[in-house]
This record gives sequence, structure tokens and C-alpha cells, in this order.
Amino acid sequence: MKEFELIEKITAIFPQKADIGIGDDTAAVKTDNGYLLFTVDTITANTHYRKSWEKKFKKLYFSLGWKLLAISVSDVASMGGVPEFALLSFCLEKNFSQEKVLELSKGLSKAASRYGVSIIGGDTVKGDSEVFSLTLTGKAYALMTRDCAVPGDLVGVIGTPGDAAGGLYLIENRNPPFSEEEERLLKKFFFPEPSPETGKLLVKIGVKCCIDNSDGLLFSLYLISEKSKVALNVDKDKIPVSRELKRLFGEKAEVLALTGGEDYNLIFTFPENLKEKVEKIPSVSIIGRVESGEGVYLNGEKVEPTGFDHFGGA
Ligand SMILES: Nc1ncnc2c1ncn2[C@@H]1O[C@H](COP(=O)(O)OP(=O)(O)OP(=O)(O)O)[C@@H](O)[C@H]1O
Ligand SMILES: Cc1ncc(C[n+]2csc(CCOP(=O)(O)O)c2C)c(N)n1
Ligand SMILES: [Mg+2]
Repeated sequence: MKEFELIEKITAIFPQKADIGIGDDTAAVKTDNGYLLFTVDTITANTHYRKSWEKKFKKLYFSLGWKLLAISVSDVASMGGVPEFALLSFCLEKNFSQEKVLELSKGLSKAASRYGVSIIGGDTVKGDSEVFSLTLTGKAYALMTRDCAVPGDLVGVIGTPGDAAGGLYLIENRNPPFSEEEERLLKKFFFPEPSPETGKLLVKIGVKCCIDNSDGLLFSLYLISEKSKVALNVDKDKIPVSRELKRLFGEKAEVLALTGGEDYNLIFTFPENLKEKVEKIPSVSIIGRVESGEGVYLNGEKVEPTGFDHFGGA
């Protein structure tokens, strides 16, 4: 069973009370002057990182702390919100290293100060493998969601997808010393920088439909198409691929840009009359158009939803 099939079955068991419950980047509850947002993310050895990487990358645990918060900030940003409070949960092995847990906490603290988040509690337990989890709240005055793309909209992305997947390939398959270009991709993987500022800007100019890219560009587009019940047609040549990715991966760069996960950049759709305003947003590319129908198309040809799935897929 795939991750999404399991979540669908779980959703049927839980009656949903929130204004936005299971199914978007965060849950949302309406308040007097906007929305409270809630999201949780978990990282664990051998799924999100390997302990062995520490030999090649000294700041591994510091980065895990940064990343643990950044990946949830990314969900809040995709809803158009700003993050506020966090709860931190550690499941540690019997012989855990205090030094590593403190390193992780320092990385998390650095991200917390960058994003204005207070860590206000958590939980610590023993287990057979290490698991780090963070629950984040946020607030938003207006929301962007995955389900409101309409035919005629254009499709925008921020940044260059595939870079983090390039970094993952390098840490798995190469050894230090890393070149400057390799370091840049490793940084994208180990220290993602979601931007709630960009999310807020999108809300301000009138964008309504947004998702964060955690499981890959095509997969994120597929989620928008599924939730909004529309087709998304992407122009392959317009997908921004970074110079580093092209130089280090050659022909493989395109596949990484289409399917590589963990970029934590925003993907959104917007009506054509906002085009001029969207074009002024830093690092933006307009890569396609929303049409009636279903699924994701590359240069008019239907593509399967390929991306990261914890229990199947790529
Ligand atoms: N075990 C679970 N119980 C209830 N809801 C869940 C569970 N796992 C996931 N969800 C919900 O399902 C939806 C999709 O989850 P997922 O973790 O894929 O979120 P995402 O935003 O697509 O990915 P990411 O967290 O990597 O950005 C979210 O609304 C999430 O809250
Ligand atoms: C050892 C190792 N193998 C594979 C990956 C790639 N990876 C893990 S989770 C994920 C999607 C987002 O996470 P989630 O769905 O949990 O939010 C991706 C692309 C990795 N980081 N480390
Ligand atoms: Mg998300």
C-alpha cells in the first residue's frame, strides 16, 4: 500500500472538524482575524538521512535540527502563513549521543531564530531507532490551498527544483573534498531555506493555490491536479534547472528537476492577470498552464505521478 492510500483510509476513520483538515500542507482553523495553522514532520535514520554521512559531513546533526524545523516552515509558507510555536519530540536509542542531540538542538535553534519560532515543549522517549519530530503552529490572514487551481491559470515555481536531490546523490555516492558546485547542492539538501516571506507576498498579490515541493515537482503538480480536479500542462523547456545541477549531472539533471524531492520551494497557480506581479517575485519561473481535465502533462504528453513515496513509487 502506498503512503497516500494509507492516509486516505486513515482520513475516513477520523471525522474532520477543522476548517481545513487532513489533505493539505497544514491543517487550518479559523479565528477572529484569520487562521491558526498546524503541521507535524518527522525525520528518521535511513529514511531521511544516514548516520554514516557524519563521516563525510561533520555538521550532520546540526543540519538535521535546521531541517526538522525548515520542512514544517515550508508547509506553513505554502499556506501563506508565518510560523509561530513548535513542540519537539525525540525518540532516542538507549546509547544515544548527548553531543549529537545537542548539535541537533543548536541547528534547530538557529532555524528557530531565522523563522521567529519559539520551541515551547516536546517529549523525550527511548526507542529502537532515533526519530525526531516537530509540530509547528502558524498563523495566516488568508490561505492558499491545493484545491483551487482553475483552467486558464498559469503555473509558477520558486527556485530551481532538483538541487536537493542532487545534494542527496552526492552525499550518498561521492566523498569529500567537495567542489564549490557540489557544496552548493549539498547546502540545498542539508539546509533548505523555505520562504514564508514569499508565501505572504503570493497571498498579497492574490494567489490562491499553492503547495510546497517536498516529494518532487511532478508529484507536487499531480497533487494540485488531483485536489483541484484539473490538468496541468508543463513546458519542459521552462523548468528552471540550476547551473550546478546541469554541470554535475548532465542529462540526468532534468530527471532530478522533475522528480527529485526535498527542495521545499513553493509551486503555485494564478490567473493570467497576475502575471506581471508574479514575474517580479525573486527566483520565480512560469512553467505551464492549468487546463480542464486531469493529470499532469509534459509538453502535452501525460506523465505518471513520479516522486517520493514512503511505501512505494520512486
Ligand atoms: N498519520 C496521519 N494521520 C493523519 N493525517 C495524516 C497522517 N499522515 C499524513 N497526514 C495528513 O495527510 C496530508 C498529506 O501528508 P504529507 O505528510 O504527505 O504532507 P505533505 O505536505 O504533502 O508533505 P510534506 O509534509 O513532506 O510537506 C497532510 O494533510 C497530513 O496532515
Ligand atoms: C537516506 C535517504 N534516502 C532517501 C532520501 C530522500 N527522501 C527522504 S524523505 C523524502 C520526501 C520528503 O519527506 P517526507 O515525505 O517525510 O516529508 C525524500 C525525497 C533521504 N533524504 N535520505
Ligand atoms: Mg507539504
